[in-house]
Amino acid sequence: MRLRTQNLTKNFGNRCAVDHVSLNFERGVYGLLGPNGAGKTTLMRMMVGVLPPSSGKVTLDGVTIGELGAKYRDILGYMPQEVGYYRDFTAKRFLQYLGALKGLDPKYANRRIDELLDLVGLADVKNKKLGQFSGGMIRRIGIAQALLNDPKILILDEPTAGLDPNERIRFKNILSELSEERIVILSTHIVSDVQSIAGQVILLKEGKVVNCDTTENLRHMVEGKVWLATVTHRELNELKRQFPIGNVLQRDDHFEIRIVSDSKPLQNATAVEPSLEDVFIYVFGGQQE
Ligand SMILES: Nc1ncnc2c1ncn2[C@@H]1O[C@H](COP(=O)(O)OP(=O)(O)OP(=O)(O)O)[C@@H](O)[C@H]1O
Repeated sequence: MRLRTQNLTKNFGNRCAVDHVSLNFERGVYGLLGPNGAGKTTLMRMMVGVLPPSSGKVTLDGVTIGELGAKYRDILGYMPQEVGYYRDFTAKRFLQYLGALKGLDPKYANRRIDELLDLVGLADVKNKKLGQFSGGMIRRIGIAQALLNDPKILILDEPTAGLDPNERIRFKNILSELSEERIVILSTHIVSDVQSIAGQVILLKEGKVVNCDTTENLRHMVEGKVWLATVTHRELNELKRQFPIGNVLQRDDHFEIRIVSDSKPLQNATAVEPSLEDVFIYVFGGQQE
């Protein structure tokens, strides 16, 4: 199974949100990483077929998703950034409703819903109304609904937004279990979300793909460019104007900082092993969340 985007482009008026994006997806987890406004949601919406491209195409094994129509939707699971839900529905009823909309056989759907509620840790609250759920629980319902039809292609837009640390770990484990036989694509602007789960990371900046590779290979991009230094408050302010700065740790009257720079930024700076976060800072600049 090979999902491809070929020169996929979306313009909103004279703004180009996605700019000639060509990517290949085969089995595994892909992290779509970029700051707010990079074009992640727009790219995903075109890939699931809810937003028509301005130009370019999305194909599955050589056939456009438009031509595939229902055949594509049958093997697709999608979690949008905002999960629309009905406050008065219970978790189970909501999933039954979506299962019916997807045309699933009710017997199969009920069995699947119980499995999924278990998988996302909501089995105990399946008869509670969604209006009483926390943001993280709603995200988990969003993940469950995307999995209802046991999709071969799973596209998740910011799935970890609003999850607490325990929920994040649970979510990462769910994805690792799921990814063996599927294409899983998830977007995020948080490096740590993709670091441990995505086999491949796509860096998206201003609608363009900057790079797509394993985290290991991406780290080579900044080899010899990451520095640790101890500075005063005044030096820190000066450096911030010149370089993208990563972690800043305050130690009594000085600061330990991480700088990404092509050349040695300070006399006392020492080169250190790069992380994916350094790549993010190098490519996108500034500090991330
Ligand atoms: N319907 C629309 N009409 C006009 N401009 C849009 C529309 N949707 C997105 N854009 C613009 O396209 C660009 C990319 O937006 P998009 O939502 O795809 O980015 P993103 O990477 O998903 O960011 P975020 O994480 O904030 O959702 C932004 O400048 C956005 O303002």
